[in-house]
Amino acid sequence: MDSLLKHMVDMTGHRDHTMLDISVISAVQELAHATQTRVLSLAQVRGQLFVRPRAIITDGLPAKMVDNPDPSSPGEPISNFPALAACIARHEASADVANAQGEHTLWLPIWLGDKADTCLEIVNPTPYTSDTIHVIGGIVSVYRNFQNLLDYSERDSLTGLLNRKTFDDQLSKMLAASPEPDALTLPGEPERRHHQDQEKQWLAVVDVDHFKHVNDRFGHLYGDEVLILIANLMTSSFRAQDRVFRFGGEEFVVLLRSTTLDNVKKIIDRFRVNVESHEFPQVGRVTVSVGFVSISAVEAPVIILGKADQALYYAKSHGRNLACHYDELVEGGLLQTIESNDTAEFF
Ligand SMILES: Nc1nc2c(ncn2[C@@H]2O[C@H](COP(=O)(O)OP(=O)(O)OP(=O)(O)O)[C@@H](O)[C@H]2O)c(=O)[nH]1
Repeated sequence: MDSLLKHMVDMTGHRDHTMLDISVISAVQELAHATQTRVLSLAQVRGQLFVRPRAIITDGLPAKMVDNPDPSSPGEPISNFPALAACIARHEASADVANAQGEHTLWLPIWLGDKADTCLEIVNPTPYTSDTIHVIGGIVSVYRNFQNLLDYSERDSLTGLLNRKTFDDQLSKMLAASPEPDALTLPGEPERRHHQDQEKQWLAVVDVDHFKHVNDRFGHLYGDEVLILIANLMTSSFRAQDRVFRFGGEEFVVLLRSTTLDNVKKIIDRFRVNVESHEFPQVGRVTVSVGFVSISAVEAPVIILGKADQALYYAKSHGRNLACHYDELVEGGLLQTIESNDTAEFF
């Protein structure tokens, strides 16, 4: 019991998803006498569910986060885990399967309403006793409640997107996961020196066009609905491994993982066209303008955001419903480079 309490205190002391994951698998591993416990992410990509391990603890080794070898892959299709797939489809609390060697795997999706984007997987050489299941059930409830609380503090209440507060942390995570920056590239230097097919991380600032007009003409309730629908279009247009934020008002920011300039143009333009062709109830047609730039570890977030903002304002002043790439505008002599100076004022 002491051990259970110690784990509960540890889990509830965290204010970060990563530490919470590490803490829950450490607790489950010890209390269930498991040989391996994992936290799995369940991500919906183009209507298909994919499974990717997020954290793991194996007998005798400390718990750790799982590096993602291929950031462009959403993970393994759920069809590789038939018992888990059936459990999710039936909205059940758990699935337990024994293999030919008698080893048991227990899956516990973490349901939040009718969605589960996380699942615990516990592997044990012997069947689970009802006591063990009971203890694990309790831990899962605490874990789910804490996930919920963390989500609440990290998300924008209107759209459910990540909020501004979480941006710096997500940006540094993305930079830490990014390939070595090109040592020859100085801040402000145009990107033509890079290969066009080089994969980079990207930041895009998205702003709804003439949104004041939507509010003025249809009222704030319809304005809010437009923001929610645009947030949904963002979630469905960008990839599961990208991060979408509402920065406030009608401004959104997207962090896009490892992709080439050609691809980022296609991805952003697909989103722009998805908005343009969406029929917004009552309001009709709405468009967005986008400014985007590649992310580099040598530049401060304020500089990266400033560049994307400059490209966005170029789009705004050149007809709107456009996606503009900062470096292309600079190379074309259409924008001045931003000095790499944290205290610079841009506008
Ligand atoms: N409904 C709603 N409106 C908001 C919210 N936050 C900000 N706004 C409104 O968004 C509008 C932003 O207007 P502006 O910054 O003038 O920009 P715009 O009309 O979109 O024009 P451009 O950006 O130049 O295309 C203002 O009318 C704000 O009141 C919100 O949460 N809900």
